Amino acid sequence: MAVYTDINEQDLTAFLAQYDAGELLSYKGIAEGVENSNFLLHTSKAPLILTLYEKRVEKSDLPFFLGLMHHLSEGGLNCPLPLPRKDGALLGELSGRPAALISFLEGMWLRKPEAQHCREVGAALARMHVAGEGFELTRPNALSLEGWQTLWVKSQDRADEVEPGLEAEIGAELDFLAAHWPKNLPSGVIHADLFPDNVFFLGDRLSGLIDFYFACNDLLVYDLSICLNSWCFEKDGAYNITKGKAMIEGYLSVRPLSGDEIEALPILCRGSALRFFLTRLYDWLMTPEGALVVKKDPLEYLKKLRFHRAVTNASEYGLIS
Ligand SMILES: Nc1ncnc2c1ncn2[C@@H]1O[C@H](COP(=O)(O)OP(=O)(O)OP(=O)(O)O)[C@@H](O)[C@H]1O
Ligand SMILES: N[C@@H](CCO)C(=O)O
Repeated sequence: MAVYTDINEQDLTAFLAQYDAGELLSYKGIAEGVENSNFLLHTSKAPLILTLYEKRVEKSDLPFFLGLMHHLSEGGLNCPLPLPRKDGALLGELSGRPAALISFLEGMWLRKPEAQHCREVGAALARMHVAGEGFELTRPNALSLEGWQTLWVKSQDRADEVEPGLEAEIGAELDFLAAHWPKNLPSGVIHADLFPDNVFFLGDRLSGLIDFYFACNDLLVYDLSICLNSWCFEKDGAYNITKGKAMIEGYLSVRPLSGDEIEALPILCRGSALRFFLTRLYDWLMTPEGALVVKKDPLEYLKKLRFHRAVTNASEYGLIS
């Protein structure tokens, strides 16, 4: 579920009156997602998404996220557009939470993406990277080397509960990544969480990208490594090189990758696998029993991390040199 904060009709009506959004016809909570509370509203004008930002989202980051959606949308990317209030602000407050109204995007996410979908995602990711150019706000990636270390300090004592030997293995991985992480690659605004549940399709055509709440400035090709991790492995843990090749080709059809970016792919894939392993491990250990959130399996990303550790050349991801 992802309705942490409940709303009542009276407050919602008062909230909507601050917008030129029409009369409220209906609203309901959306079960999917884990970070924020989302509601689908129907008004006399249009369907809308109402998002209440929960405690893991820093309020000071919201102008970056909302401004970015606006910037990308102006740049021709299909993504939700935040609605301005009558006073021009993109952010309001509801039930004690920062809240925004955003446009509803048609489509649904794919439970079983195929190579052709991966190709479209690669191209859309590169389009986002290009469209992000010129966005004036910046936000450092809170979930890169330093952030991983912080998360790890909070979980490491209990890591062996999840799998014996994990404490030593992850400690060594963090040291390796800190010593070898690339520095001088092209950077810009990245999505940083472009998993299948954040990409909508209508039939086989990609209809839009959602959930920009991890977006930040970082190495562009790191974003591609996140997509290779989240789209190109099968349920049994095997890397699907056909999907990887399609995704990389899709990306290259819009934005070229330099030799240095390509060479860095294996280490970036290690880093992004570790990033999702660590956030999942933290949630796995810290979420109280009985909480109404489906915890995601950290071991899925541990397996991916181990796969990348054995990769010696980016061609193993499907790149043709
Ligand atoms: N603009 C939109 N148009 C249509 N549906 C949307 C939109 N934004 C969100 N949704 C719906 O709400 C769900 C949750 O949204 P989102 O992924 O942004 O939430 P989250 O709590 O930030 O999740 P996550 O766990 O992915 O970080 C989506 O799966 C989708 O069904
Ligand atoms: N996409 C993340 C969760 C939300 O950011 C994961 O699957 O671990």
